[in-house]
Amino acid sequence: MSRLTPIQLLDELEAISRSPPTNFLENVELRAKLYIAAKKASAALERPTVVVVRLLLSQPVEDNFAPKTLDQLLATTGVDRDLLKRILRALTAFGAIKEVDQEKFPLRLQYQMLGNASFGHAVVNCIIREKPTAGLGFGTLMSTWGEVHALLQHLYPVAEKMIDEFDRSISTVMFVDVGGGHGSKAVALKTAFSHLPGRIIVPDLAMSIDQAPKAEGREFQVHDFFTDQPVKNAKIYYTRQCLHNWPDDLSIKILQHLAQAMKPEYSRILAHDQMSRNLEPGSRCRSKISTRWPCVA
Ligand SMILES: C[S@@+](CC[C@H](N)C(=O)[O-])C[C@H]1O[C@@H](n2cnc3c(N)ncnc32)[C@H](O)[C@@H]1O
Repeated sequence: MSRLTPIQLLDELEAISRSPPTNFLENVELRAKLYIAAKKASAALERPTVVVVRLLLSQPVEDNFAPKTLDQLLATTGVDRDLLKRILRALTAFGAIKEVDQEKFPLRLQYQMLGNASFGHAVVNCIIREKPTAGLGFGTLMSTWGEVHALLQHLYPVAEKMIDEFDRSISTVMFVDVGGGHGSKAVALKTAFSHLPGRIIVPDLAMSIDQAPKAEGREFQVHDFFTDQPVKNAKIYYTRQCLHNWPDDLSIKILQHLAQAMKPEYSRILAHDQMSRNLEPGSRCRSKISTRWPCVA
């Protein structure tokens, strides 16, 4: 154990991270040893909940936590063998999987919760419903995180399928962004297509809407997506990053409420989410555990 007190140790570490001493940086061996020690200390100190948040933001990729062989992972991911090997080595160093043993790659215990299909359900329930104060920054987090991922307009022919087909005599509503958080995706859509006709509605729980920054271009609606969707006959019902948070039976309920609000032959549901690799757009819903992102079906 260090002769420094924890406070002194903390001060030292903060000083190093602000400005690593030149003699550390120039001594290649010392630098590597310090780096590895810091990584090990970080892994030893990391709380399981922090592991959860870090991994949640980097997308779950596995559908159960039994050790997989390289060939099984190759079949699931379809990527180049050498590339996959390199990624697995990196994941080993990152601490997500144990030492490679005869080409088997078991997830570490702290990561195995990600193999549970109801994991996202539990996390979101915890954040949004049971610990509302813990969820205060969630909408902001989602808005910020979303910035690095493809938006609907990068994946869907908005001009042909939304603008050209919009019929104001059926409904004045173009776009319902179900569970849309702070509405940042709806605003981005309107910014990309300023001539997008019709109203944009963003239903979400009150807790999320109450914190949303005010901006032109969308109307908020306090609504629980497990209840009837009151906005009928809209052109598009869009759910982004919502369905994967719920087990299949609850996801189906969300979709059923949307289906009941739709105008046949006119409205569409666009589910923009993580999908199982063997689920093709347009096919029936199966597991929602991610092997690729994003996908619009
Ligand atoms: C992962 S976030 C996705 C937010 C947004 N669609 C996006 O992609 O940035 C899930 C959203 O679902 C909302 N949500 C959770 N339970 C809900 C419910 N029962 N009814 C409506 N919205 C809900 C949350 O408040 C949150 O905004």
